[in-house]
Order: sequence, then C-alpha cells, then structure tokens
Amino acid sequence: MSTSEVSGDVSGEVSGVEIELVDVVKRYPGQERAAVEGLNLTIPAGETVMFVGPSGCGKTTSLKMINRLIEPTSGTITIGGKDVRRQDADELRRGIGYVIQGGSLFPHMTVAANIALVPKMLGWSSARVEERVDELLDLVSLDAGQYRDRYPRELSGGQQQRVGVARGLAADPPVILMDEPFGAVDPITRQRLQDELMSIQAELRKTIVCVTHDIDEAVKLGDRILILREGAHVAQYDTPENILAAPANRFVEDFVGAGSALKQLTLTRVSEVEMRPTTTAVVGEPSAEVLRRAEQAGDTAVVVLDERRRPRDWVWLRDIADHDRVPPPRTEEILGVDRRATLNDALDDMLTSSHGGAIVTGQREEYLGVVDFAAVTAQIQRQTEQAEAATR
Ligand SMILES: Nc1ncnc2c1ncn2[C@@H]1O[C@H](COP(=O)(O)OP(=O)(O)OP(=O)(O)O)[C@@H](O)[C@H]1O
Repeated sequence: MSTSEVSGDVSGEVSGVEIELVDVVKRYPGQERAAVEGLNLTIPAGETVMFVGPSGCGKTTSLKMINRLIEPTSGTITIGGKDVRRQDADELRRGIGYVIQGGSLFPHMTVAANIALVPKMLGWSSARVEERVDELLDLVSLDAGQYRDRYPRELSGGQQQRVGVARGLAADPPVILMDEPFGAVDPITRQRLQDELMSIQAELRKTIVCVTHDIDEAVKLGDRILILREGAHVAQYDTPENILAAPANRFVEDFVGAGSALKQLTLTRVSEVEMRPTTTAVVGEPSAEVLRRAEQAGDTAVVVLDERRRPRDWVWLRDIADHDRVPPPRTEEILGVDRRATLNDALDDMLTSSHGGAIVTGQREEYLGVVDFAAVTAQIQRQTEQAEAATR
C-alpha cells in the first residue's frame, strides 16, 4: 500500500506470510466449464492483493479456496509454506481473518461478543479477550465505551463494517481475506473505511487478499492487482502503476477503462511532483518591497505566511499594490495541501484555486512551495513512460 512508502508514516514489520496457488482448479458439480481453470499465483508476505474481473470470472471461488470455504478440485495452495489441505479446515479458518460485505455480524450478539468470537474459540483468557476487543475498536475508530455493548442493529452500515474488520483482525492472523468488504456502504463512508484500512495495514503489514468490483478501490488499496478473465485466467498481475500505464492486453485496457491517467492521480503523492518556489510575504510588510521581489522572480501572485510560516493567503500582485502594506489574510483558514496527500486530493484544491495550482505544506503545516497543473501533467507523463519502459 502506498501509504507505507510515504516518509514519516508509521511502517510496521511484516506480519503476513506468503500465499501460493499452484495449478488450482475448481470444477463445480454439473458445470461444463471449470470456474477456475488452473490458477498459478504468488501473493507476497505483507502485501495487499486485489482481485478484480468481470462478474462470474471466479474471483470469489479463488478467494474462498484459500481458507477452504470452497475445496479445490485439484492443485495446491500453501500459506506460509504449509499446504492448506494438511490442516483441519476449522483450525485453518480460525487462523485466517475473513471480512465480508456488511460485516456479517451475528445479530443476537453484542459488538464485543462478535469481535471476541475467534479469540474465545482459541481459548484466550477473558481478560485478554476484553483488552483485545477494546484495542481493536480503537484501531477501527470506534469508541469502546460507547459501542462494545451495542447490538449490530444499533449501528450504521459503516460502523457494522468497521466491527467486521475488527473481527477479522481479532486473533491477529497473518492473512486476511476480504470479499467486497466495503461494497455495502455509501461512497464517503467507503472512502473513509479504505483510508482506515490503509493506515491499519501500514502498521500491521498483513497479507491481505481482497475481492472487489471497483477498479478504483483496487488501485487505491492494492500493492498489486490481479485482473482475471473467465475461468480465473490471469489477464494481468502487476502493480497498479504498471497496470494503469501499460495494460498487458486489450482485455485489461477495456477493463481498466478510460481515465487511467486520472486514476494515476490516486497513486501519486504531492511530494512526487516538482514543486516551484514562489514569492512569499508576511502581513504588514511594505508592499513596495514585496512587489519588487515578486517582479524580479517573475511571479504574478504571492503567498502570505504567518509567524509560523503557515500559508494564510495567496494574493495577486495588483491586490497588494492597492495597499501600502501586505493586508491581513481574508479568512481564518490555513491554506495548502499536505505533501503526503494524493494528487487526487490536491486536485480539488487546484481546481478551486484561481491560481491554477496548489500550495504545498510540510511538517506542522509549514509552507514548502507550489505545484501547478503543468507539473502534475509532466509527472503523469513521466510515470507513464517509466511504466512502459519497465514492462517492455
Ligand atoms: N456453488 C456453485 N455451484 C455451481 N456453480 C457456481 C457455484 N458458485 C459459483 N459458481 C459459478 O462459478 C463461476 C465463478 O463464480 P464466482 O462467484 O467465483 O465469480 P466472481 O468472479 O466472484 O463473480 P461476481 O463478481 O459476480 O461475484 C460462475 O460461473 C458461477 O456461476
């Protein structure tokens, strides 16, 4: 997940293990064609792999064979080097987190009891279980005091889904399987849940395998994306960057769809784009001096900073020229986007700014510089060329 690569973010030790599928076939009884016709796949330890593909291509079947909710017809699946068929199926499943759409909570059990299910089965002491429940609620941004004794019907869809994620993580399994985990919530809640999952994963570094219908979700969350076509044939298995910039074939191109250049915005951090300095000024400074500096630098606007070097206003020279001294900022807001933000986040700022760019801030919201549309376009161009060269 790209968050873990951003400097300054917490990035934990890998706690996941590798999953390997070798010649895996699933033929359902009475079906002429196998649902999975020989899948070979290595999922590296600590990575998030997203399964995408058209309806009925075999995503869910492939996922459920990993924890033996579906038994393969033939082939081998190993988790951390161990053949899943050599283990008792119930025991295997207790060691793998499983998160599905809506959370699938037991309605007659409280939030705490739902989360505690697997740890209890594993024979944890009640003190340890209770502590774990509170810790997990905190991890998924739910207040333990407020929510642990509620019943699922007393929660919103997004909250139920959070509890579902907490339950999947409860026994600290190295592998988490997710099937359309955020499919049942509204787009804003989904975005928030995705962001939370990314920050949890940056810390825990589990091996996560996630089925989704949403290619944008796959691009956002995946270290790698597996694009399947009918019969679970691999159309492409690669990083989001390479898939977007250099689709392996026509099928992938069509599947990823138009706007793949736009999707790259989700992949790129503001810090990766070339920033330019611009003239800055402080409130109360003589306007004549500021105008002279700006004209020398060829700038048509200046960024006004406060005493902690935080950007407070972005003003045209002609507006400064109307005053003897630099006037106070027009709003209470601190301007700018964090250098760790995605270009997608920054784009909002750029589009609403009359300056055709965004102010970038760093530690403690200190001013760093400005990125403009030309720099963003150049960055995307560069990424496309690099990815094309890498896959050639
Ligand atoms: N229990 C079953 N019995 C018979 N056929 C099945 C069964 N489950 C799935 N299939 C068939 O196997 C194929 C793959 O199904 P699967 O659910 O794995 O696809 P999927 O990619 O997850 O689809 P979707 O995106 O629609 O959920 C489909 O043709 C489906 O009809």
